[in-house]
Amino acid sequence: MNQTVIEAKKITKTFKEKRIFEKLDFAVKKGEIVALVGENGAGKSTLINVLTQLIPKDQGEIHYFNQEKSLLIDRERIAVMTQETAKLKKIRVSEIIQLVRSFSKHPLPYDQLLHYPDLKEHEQSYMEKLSGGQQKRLGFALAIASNPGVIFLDEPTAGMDSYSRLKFWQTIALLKKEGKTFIVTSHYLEELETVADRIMILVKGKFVFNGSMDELRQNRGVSEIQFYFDDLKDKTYWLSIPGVESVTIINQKIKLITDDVALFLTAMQGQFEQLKLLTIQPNSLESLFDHIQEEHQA
Ligand SMILES: Nc1ncnc2c1ncn2[C@@H]1O[C@H](COP(=O)(O)OP(=O)(O)OP(=O)(O)O)[C@@H](O)[C@H]1O
Repeated sequence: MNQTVIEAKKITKTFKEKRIFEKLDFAVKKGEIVALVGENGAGKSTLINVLTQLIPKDQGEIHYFNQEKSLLIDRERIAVMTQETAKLKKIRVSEIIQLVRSFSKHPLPYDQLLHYPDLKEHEQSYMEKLSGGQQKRLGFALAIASNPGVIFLDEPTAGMDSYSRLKFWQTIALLKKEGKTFIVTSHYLEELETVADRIMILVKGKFVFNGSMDELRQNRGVSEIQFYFDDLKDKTYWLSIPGVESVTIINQKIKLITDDVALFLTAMQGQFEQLKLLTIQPNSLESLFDHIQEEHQA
């Protein structure tokens, strides 16, 4: 678990005049699942493309597997599942999997590649006839065909139904146990929260957070309290309660992030009859992310 598989030092990328990210430093260790989180256009895909050398960086260094120099990456050891999968005509699922396997020296067994993404029943289907979610699953099979150690997944579950997404993440957890490393982007933050060892949040070209979900909670508020309140009060009122870090109000529904639930309950004494549908739960990545985004809008 301690071997560094990727180390990025001060990497910068610009498209024409537009700076996408600047001087990013981070390392990824073997067996980690690292979630790359950011709003639309934050630069997640660009970062994956730079890390996998699909596009050049402007500045900085990227080292793979502790190699001293930045070399061309070994595509058998480092694979990427991009957002789009090419839809080839008149080629069956079985044929494309065999074809992609044939490019590798030590590919994963054919049956495993059908089994992991649950494609057995589509084995003889033409690629062009697959649904969007099935295409994604095939894209995953093709990405891991060479049996790579490091796998980049760019929104792998977009368009999949919820049961397919569940099975997908179960497969990722299984492959992690075998020592594979994943760097993954997704807008389904509740999924990343469950599966990721570490979360890196990209805002305006910089990482504003790089750590575990527990560290993020400690850093930004441990609990999320949601309720309706009869006597609608403004944000300033809720923020004045000790421990409250942020407030979101949508219609009559109030959501607070706090690092001390007891202080909130104390502040509510004498007003309990006004509190409706109260829920208290560990803070979610989604609400922490919204909070961080709001902070950086100003
Ligand atoms: N080839 C390109 N030429 C010019 N600008 C580009 C190019 N590719 C991406 N961009 C711009 O770079 C920015 C980051 O895009 P990127 O696709 O990396 O974001 P993202 O975080 O992956 O977004 P999303 O969550 O919507 O997929 C965007 O403003 C985009 O328009």
